[in-house]
Amino acid sequence: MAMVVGGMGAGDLAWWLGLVFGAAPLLCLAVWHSADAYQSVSTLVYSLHWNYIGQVTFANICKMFISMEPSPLTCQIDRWFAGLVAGLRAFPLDFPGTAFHGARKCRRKLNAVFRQELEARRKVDKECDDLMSGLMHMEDEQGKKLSDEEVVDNIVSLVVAGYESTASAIMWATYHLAKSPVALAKLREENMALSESKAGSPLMITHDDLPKMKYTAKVVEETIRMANIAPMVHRVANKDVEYGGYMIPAGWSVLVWVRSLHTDPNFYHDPLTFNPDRWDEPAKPGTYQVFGGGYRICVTSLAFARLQLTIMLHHLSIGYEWELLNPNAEIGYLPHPRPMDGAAMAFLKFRPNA
Ligand code: HEM
Repeated sequence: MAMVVGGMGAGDLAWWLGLVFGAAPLLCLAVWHSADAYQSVSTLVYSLHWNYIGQVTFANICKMFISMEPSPLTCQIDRWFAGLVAGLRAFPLDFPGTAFHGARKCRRKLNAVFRQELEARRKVDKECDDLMSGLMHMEDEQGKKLSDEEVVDNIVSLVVAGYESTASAIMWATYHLAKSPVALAKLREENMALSESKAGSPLMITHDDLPKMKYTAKVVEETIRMANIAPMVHRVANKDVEYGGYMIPAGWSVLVWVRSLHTDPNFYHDPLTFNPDRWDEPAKPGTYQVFGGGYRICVTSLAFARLQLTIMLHHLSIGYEWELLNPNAEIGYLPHPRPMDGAAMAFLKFRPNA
């Protein structure tokens, strides 16, 4: 693992949450590079794409966060997370049969299963190279540790925030590339050249390779811009604010609709066209808010999400062809943008060791 992440520094990450996300890319590289992760990718033939990408992403998250291998229990945990997410934006009616009630039930089950794992580890003094152990051991400047409840709460929150967003980004990248053969050819050319230049371990990309992956970085950025995985962010006005001739009174909730920024022709030429080369120029200040902004900006905005997408694109582009089975499938926009057919695709592996 040290070889894979050589050259990375976590010193710029300030406090305990920073510590976790300093470690996350390292765990991420190790997990996405594991043999069985690619075994999983290689079986992506005539499958329902969204479901499968979701499964692979969830399996990796289970390993990174709680060192759990895929099992009937992780499948059950996945279903509880699905129940929790389904109730997140539901009307808060708490009686049997409602999404909100179901979400609360799932949340209690998730709390119980993670709590059990935490207590089991403590009993035998078990050390793991994962998020749960990191959270159990980290201390703030006063030497104070997180309570068990806080450890579990952080794990649940991070899975909710990181699971569907990552799966969705990977799905949109493959979706747009399937519709943009020129971009896919450039991506493949860059990654093939990189892979061939690495005698001995053609599967591994390292941190030192990232600066060479210039076109891949543009594909990642363009995917995240087009995908608008989080189309809006939530804020509360903490004082009266006048904006655009309107008064927003203190205490009001505000939805900042960031998708409209990313699809505004004043800021992005031909904004609905997937064009990685637009990133030859940086976005105008304030017009690119895919990870939110200010104090509540996405904790992984600088590395984790982009890194996962980069690794996935590397392996897919050097080893697979794919096509959309329903290129004109309708797109649904709530709660997150997604083709209504789950982005069904046919994958064909053309390189045995990719
Ligand atoms: C392409 C992938 C992702 C996108 C587009 C994305 C986007 C966002 C956005 C827009 C916010 C709200 C920020 C704001 O209110 O200003 C957010 C918050 C957050 N994200 Fe992400 N995210 C992604 C991946 C992840 C991953 C992989 C994780 C964790 C493993 C994660 C963890 C979080 C957390 C914990 C917050 C809450 C931060 C806070 O409220 O202080 N995100 N994300």
